Amino acid sequence: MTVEASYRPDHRTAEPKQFLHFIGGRFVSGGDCFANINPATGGIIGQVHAGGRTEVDAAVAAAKAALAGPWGKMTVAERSMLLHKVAAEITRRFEDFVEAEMADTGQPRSVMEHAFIPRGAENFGIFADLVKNVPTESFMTPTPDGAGALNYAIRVPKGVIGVICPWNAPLLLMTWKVAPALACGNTVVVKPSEETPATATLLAEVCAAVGIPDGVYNVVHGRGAGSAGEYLTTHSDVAAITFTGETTTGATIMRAAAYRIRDVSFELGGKNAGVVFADCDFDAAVDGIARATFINCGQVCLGTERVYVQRPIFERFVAALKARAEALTVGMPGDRTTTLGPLINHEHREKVLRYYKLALADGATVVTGGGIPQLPEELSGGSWIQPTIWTDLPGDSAVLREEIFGPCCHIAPFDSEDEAVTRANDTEYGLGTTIWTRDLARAHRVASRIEVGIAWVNSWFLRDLRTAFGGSKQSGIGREGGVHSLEFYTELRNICVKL
Ligand SMILES: NC(=O)c1ccc[n+]([C@@H]2O[C@H](COP(=O)([O-])OP(=O)(O)OC[C@H]3O[C@@H](n4cnc5c(N)ncnc54)[C@H](O)[C@@H]3O)[C@@H](O)[C@H]2O)c1
Ligand SMILES: O=C/C=C/C=C(\O)C(=O)O
Repeated sequence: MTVEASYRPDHRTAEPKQFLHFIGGRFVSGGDCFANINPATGGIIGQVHAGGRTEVDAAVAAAKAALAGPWGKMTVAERSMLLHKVAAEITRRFEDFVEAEMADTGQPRSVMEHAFIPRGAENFGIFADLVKNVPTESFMTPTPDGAGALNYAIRVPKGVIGVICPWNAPLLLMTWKVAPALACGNTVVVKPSEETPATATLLAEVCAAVGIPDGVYNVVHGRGAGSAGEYLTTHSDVAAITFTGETTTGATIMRAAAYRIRDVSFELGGKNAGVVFADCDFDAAVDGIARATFINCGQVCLGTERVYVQRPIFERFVAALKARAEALTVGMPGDRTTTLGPLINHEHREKVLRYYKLALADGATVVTGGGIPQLPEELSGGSWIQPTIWTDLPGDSAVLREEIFGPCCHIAPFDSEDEAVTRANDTEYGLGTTIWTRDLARAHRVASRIEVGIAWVNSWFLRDLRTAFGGSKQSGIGREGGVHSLEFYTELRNICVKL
């Protein structure tokens, strides 16, 4: 492991970039390197250092030491002020973050500017405020001598938190964990996805610039099994693990967490249903479902891959969504006319294309798409795919049961409210749903009957960061957001004082 004097990735120059680990406040190299590929072009962005046990051990040791340093002695108000500075510095370097994440994910500038990068800053702001304002409980307890006892609770940090992140919204999903963890006084070791190392690295620069003490925020790059991810989740000094990613990876990490009984918070996969009633605001519903299906090239855990539309508007809805899919424009991510990005890599495109083939084999009618688009020369090395809509699939098709994580959906007609609820619930997953109707009583009824962590009515991905966020069934364990994050990132210690 070599310590580098300084490191500053400039994502706007052509010089080769190195994605280094950030351990104890310094950028360090270590481990074999692998290429970070731009999914829009297939070009190489830079080399990522894949951390092994040595780097993970060093990062966890630095994080543990930092708990006993200045960080551990700060008041809540001081920590909160520092986290507001992190938010301000992300905002000041907004364009660096946009460029870095566009290169890593290939997604359009508009998605970065309006959704993903602002949320990086907001995540810090919201938890910096929240942590100052949440009371704990207290009870007066009677005792035989009549004097009584006072019970009160304090929140203490859990310690070193292992943060394992996916590639689909790298900064948003990482800061959704790092910000509350730090607000509560923990230290973190982040293992970003091997596909998207850039913004976790940039956040290290931000933390250093605003004076987050060394060792509080650490990054170890690398892969999952047999690499940094596995070594971090099995490390005995990691007090708790927060993970967003695939359900099967969650199961592996849960087994790792059983060693020394560590707490886990999991946000996992989804196979979310959209339910559109005939009385909806038609244009708004088409808009909402188009966003839920195609944004980020369908690589959103909350995205809608199953759409149920009430029969009277079924044909009209299918035609309108088809028009929306066909109006999407592929192009360089930085181009303001681009509205559809690529999939994250060629391997994922192979997976999605297997579902496109399977849909045909299972008897689907392809309303639009189903293959790879015609591309200009500059994009020919990228992992592009056509947005796709199917109808007529049988309910037991794997296309309707497994998470595809691509820009595609199946639309089926339904007749009654009960039927819509039954079909929406006919899945092992339970992350989110989006319901479209003007009948508010029905909206409340249906929203409470669909088995999910979050039900949106006449909207999708409308987030209030104070609310509980997470999945039921195979879509996760626990809730984060607002005070729910504080529950996960602290231990509640009860103190009983005999008076
Ligand atoms: N519920 C949510 O909020 C939410 C949000 C975003 C994404 N997701 C899900 O994430 C998935 C897409 O992301 P992905 O493909 O990066 O997921 P993934 O599970 O393949 O990888 C996620 C992270 O886990 C690491 N990892 C893999 N194997 C590991 C192991 N054995 N031990 C420790 N770490 C390991 C990876 O290196 C990566 O950093 C989809 O299933 C999507 O639904 C869920
Ligand atoms: O792709 C998944 C998006 C998840 C979103 C959040 O975790 C969030 O909005 O906090």
